[in-house]
Amino acid sequence: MSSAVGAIPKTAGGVVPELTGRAAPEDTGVSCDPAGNYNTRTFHRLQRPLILPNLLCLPYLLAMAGLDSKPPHVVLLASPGMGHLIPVLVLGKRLVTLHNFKVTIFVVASHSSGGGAESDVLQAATSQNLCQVVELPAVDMSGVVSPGAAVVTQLAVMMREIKPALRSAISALEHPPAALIVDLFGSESMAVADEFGVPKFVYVPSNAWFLALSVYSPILDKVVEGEYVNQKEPLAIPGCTSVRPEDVVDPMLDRTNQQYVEYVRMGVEYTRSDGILLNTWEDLQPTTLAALRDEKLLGRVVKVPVYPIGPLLRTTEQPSSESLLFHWLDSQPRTSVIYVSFGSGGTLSVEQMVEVAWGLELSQQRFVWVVRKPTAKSGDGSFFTSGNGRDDDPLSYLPQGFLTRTHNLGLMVRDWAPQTGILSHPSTGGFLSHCGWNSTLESITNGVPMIAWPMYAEQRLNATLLVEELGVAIRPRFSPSKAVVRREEIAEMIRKVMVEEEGANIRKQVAELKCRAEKALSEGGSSRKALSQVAKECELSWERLSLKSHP
Ligand SMILES: O=c1ccn([C@@H]2O[C@H](COP(=O)(O)OP(=O)(O)O[C@H]3O[C@H](CO)[C@@H](O)[C@H](O)[C@H]3O)[C@@H](O)[C@H]2O)c(=O)[nH]1
Repeated sequence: MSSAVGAIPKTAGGVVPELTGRAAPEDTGVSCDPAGNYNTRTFHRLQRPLILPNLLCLPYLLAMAGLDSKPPHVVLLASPGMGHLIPVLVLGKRLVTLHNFKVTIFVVASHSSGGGAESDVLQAATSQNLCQVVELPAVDMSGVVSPGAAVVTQLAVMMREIKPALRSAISALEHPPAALIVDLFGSESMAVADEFGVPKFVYVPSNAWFLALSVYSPILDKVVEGEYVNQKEPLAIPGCTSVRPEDVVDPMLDRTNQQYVEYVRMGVEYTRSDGILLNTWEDLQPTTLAALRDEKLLGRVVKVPVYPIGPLLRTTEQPSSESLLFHWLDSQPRTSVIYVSFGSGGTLSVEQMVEVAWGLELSQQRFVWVVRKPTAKSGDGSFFTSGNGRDDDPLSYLPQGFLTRTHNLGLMVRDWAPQTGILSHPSTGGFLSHCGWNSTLESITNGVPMIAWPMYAEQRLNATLLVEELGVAIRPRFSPSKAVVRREEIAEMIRKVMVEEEGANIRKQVAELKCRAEKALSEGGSSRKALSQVAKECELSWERLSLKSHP
């Protein structure tokens, strides 16, 4: 081990220099021409909204001509945030590579998570030359939502305000869409698909239990009195595991908050789509998926097909040959490193950051830790806002002497790490994760057991699923979003998941799920079939459009 760490410059004190203090890459967007013509297979940023066309206008009718000789054109819409952007880009790529579709992805980017990571992800998607990626113009939110509004409110309002620009951009496309696929925050934009007379799908890049709670929330809203978190009994959802009051998703924490109203609205809208795509697979959540389809259970609410198409994940980043991080990982024993990261936006409180540092040190396990400047708790209870740290350098919040003492034990990466590369590395043997669904799937598909550290959004639900149903994770006694987890417990969990006999079942179970995930995605697998069914709907719609153009 020491020989490997010798490769890391001493001055870095276990901090990976090439990955620290990154600057956002320059804006790579290219504007469209005044006629709204896009240079296909290029990532564009629309500089201004296009003019809303009459759907019967000449260019639109001309665009309809000769459709039968072209592949179906599917339009996707991604809301801000890496957790939404990445799954939509991956879905678009899959529709191109497996079904030969033409795909246009409209992106509402935030450019806030992970420094320049969002731009990097967009640029990577563009350079693959598979989908046309178009960034919609930023919306002026100043008059419509207060800056302190909860995350879900901000996302919901932003996606509502973007609707006219989406409509204009679709109208200006060279070929009309065969179908519109929006992500979980874009459901209001499905009305645009109705205007174009094409089917609309919602892609919920999360799991079936989250969807069950979301579509059932309008019913819970009618039958449950008082706050959900104050209920004495778990919330019953037909055919599904009940949801403990403390596990409800963030927007359900306060029924007087606008984000609750938006969440319930979205739950209704999902059921008015022509189908719901999920980033899960049949035999990961068979009971919940059956309930969503059973007319005597949740199916009576959902009514539309549910397509588990996952796990859909982006391809692993290839490390550069100079990467010190990967050189270091290369020299560690198999499955000996725990990776610690809280997704694209999660941060710890100052106190919690100190406890995590001590926990890692006490565990005496090797680690890679993505460190961010700690934050104070935000208004809606999540750790998601930028705080008033005493210093911009996250490392300055670590316990005195930590970097020196752990110099031979682990690496710190500031703000953002090549996560898929780390999780797929043979030296990685555990993941302390915030349980964002993409991170969860990345862990499972690499056979890496987890310590569940839920923070916000639907992560408490995910953590319960991982620990109690899937058996691939352990979690602290008290939720990290409620109480500070102490160093002794952290060290104990790390040792358990990494090395101790007690964790053997978890390691075995995650290896089993990894195989099942691969099977679902393979030729003839359940997820491949589900995506083919969606593709079939798009093809039928394309045929209808072609018939209209040649009556
Ligand atoms: O240093 C980092 C941190 C994150 N990632 C990637 O960023 C994505 C993060 O996605 P996810 O794990 O889902 O977390 P969030 O960004 O927090 O995702 C939001 O969206 C998800 C999907 O709806 C929800 O499950 C989460 O709760 C919600 O917070 C993953 O692909 C990670 O590999 C990196 O590559 N490097």
